[in-house]
Amino acid sequence: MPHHDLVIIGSGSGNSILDPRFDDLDVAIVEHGVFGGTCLNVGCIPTKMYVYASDVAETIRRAGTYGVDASIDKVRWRDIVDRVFGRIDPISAGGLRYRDQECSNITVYQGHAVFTGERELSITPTAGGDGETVTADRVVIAAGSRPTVPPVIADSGVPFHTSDDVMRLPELPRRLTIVGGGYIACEFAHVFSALGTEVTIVTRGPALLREQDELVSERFTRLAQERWNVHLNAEPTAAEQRADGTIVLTCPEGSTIEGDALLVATGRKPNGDRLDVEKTGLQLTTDGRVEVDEYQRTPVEGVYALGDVSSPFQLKHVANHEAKVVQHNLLHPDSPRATSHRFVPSAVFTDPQVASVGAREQDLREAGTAYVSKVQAYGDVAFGWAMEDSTGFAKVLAAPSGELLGAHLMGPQASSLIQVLVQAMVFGQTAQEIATGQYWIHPALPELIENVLLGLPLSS
Ligand SMILES: Cc1cc2nc3c(=O)[nH]c(=O)nc-3n(C[C@H](O)[C@H](O)[C@H](O)COP(=O)(O)OP(=O)(O)OC[C@H]3O[C@@H](n4cnc5c(N)ncnc54)[C@H](O)[C@@H]3O)c2cc1C
Ligand SMILES: NC(=O)c1ccc[n+]([C@@H]2O[C@H](COP(=O)([O-])OP(=O)(O)OC[C@H]3O[C@@H](n4cnc5c(N)ncnc54)[C@H](O)[C@@H]3O)[C@@H](O)[C@H]2O)c1
Repeated sequence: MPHHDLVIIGSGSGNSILDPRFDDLDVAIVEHGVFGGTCLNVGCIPTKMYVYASDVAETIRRAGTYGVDASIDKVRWRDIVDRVFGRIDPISAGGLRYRDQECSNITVYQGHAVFTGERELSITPTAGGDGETVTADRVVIAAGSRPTVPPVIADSGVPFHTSDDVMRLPELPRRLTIVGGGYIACEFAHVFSALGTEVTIVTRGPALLREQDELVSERFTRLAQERWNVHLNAEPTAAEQRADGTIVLTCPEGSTIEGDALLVATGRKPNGDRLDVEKTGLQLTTDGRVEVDEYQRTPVEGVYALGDVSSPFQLKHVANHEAKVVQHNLLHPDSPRATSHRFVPSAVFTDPQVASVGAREQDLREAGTAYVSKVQAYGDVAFGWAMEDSTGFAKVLAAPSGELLGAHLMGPQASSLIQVLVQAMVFGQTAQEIATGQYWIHPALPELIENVLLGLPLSS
């Protein structure tokens, strides 16, 4: 039975742990799917490459606003797919080749791992054939998450896609139905509609992006309703496919929704339930995560976890941060570092972009926290005029003394503009300090942030 100093389950963020400081350890990586994990292969990177193409299409469509008449002659979907995966697939293949053939201390097992004992794993090869059992001094569980599909769709027999395969559709569908109203639904609604597909969103909640600040969710939903067919409070109760290929979803009140393709984007489930973690002595949390302490250690000696499999945040920058913590703690177990989940920002790369950090207004109200707020329109700062923006805004929530509590942006470049507020919150700068203690380039878009901060009705 092979024994390794360290086994890492998952080649996404787990793979990034290994650097030359691990060269004198016997390490194994177990990966049952495509090497490189979700972000590289089916997540952040390819989706944003599609989003960029769609942003370009929308810019062309709206160019007349600025006196530049332009139109889209043709969308070459096949070429868009090839641009994205022609770049990504070789990176994944190269990553596997590097680890497997060029790192003499690393063994790559291409198979599915399950625990069979404490720090003992059985690996079933993805390509078939005999499995093998390995043991390790230390194990890192970096097994990620997977799309969930409601049984009413999964069991119906209708063909459906998830984010795992929708980007490789052979052709652009004429009509796409998307079930779900969160990150993935809203990003792909933008991607496909901008490229010419008629998009229908069906979500069980009363609004889109419900996890956002209430003002963002409300205003985004209103805009989305102008561009897409949006069905709220509509959890599908049945799904069928007609002889002509049309996919028909039935909603609770009996209405039906038709489409030529179906994308399910109803959340992602941590993969811990497919690892037999109880055999190594672990329990999953009620929401299915592998439990870790602030040092990313599980209750079992020598077993760590990180990323989507254990994190309350399913975000790549969080998985990366946790991987750095695990890396340090593997190298320096006697002086471990703690993970920080303070001020985790996020962005939804839809149209318009949405970005957020810190508390939402509904959180502060529910907690009875004293706060002041200011909402500043993009259209009220110079660059916003240049863009003719009429819907974007920045909302900042602060303690009356000026301590920043939360920030929520909707509009062009929101994912970049928010970073100055993330930085201020992390380093404890007040609204007054960042608004007045530096130059803001005129007439650049960050003046939006300067103005929203200056507009806060602070007590001093
Ligand atoms: C469509 C989409 C878009 C996204 N966009 C963004 C974004 O813009 N920004 C952002 O911050 N986040 C984004 N995310 C989330 C982000 O991709 C994840 O949070 C991140 O990739 C998680 O990394 P991880 O290392 O935990 O898991 P993964 O990268 O998923 O790695 C886990 C690996 O483990 C393997 N594995 C699982 N179980 C086993 C097993 N038993 N045996 C062997 N191998 C196993 C899997 O095949 C996988 O390769 C997006 C996600 C999706 C789906
Ligand atoms: N830009 C980013 O950072 C980014 C992009 C994509 C994904 N992600 C990560 O991936 C995770 C998963 O994304 P997601 O969009 O699948 O999940 P999500 O949790 O963001 O949204 C799920 C949506 O599906 C709806 N829903 C659930 N069950 C339903 C049902 N039976 N019928 C109709 N609607 C239903 C929910 O009400 C919700 O609107 C996100 O939470 C995020 O952490 C991040």
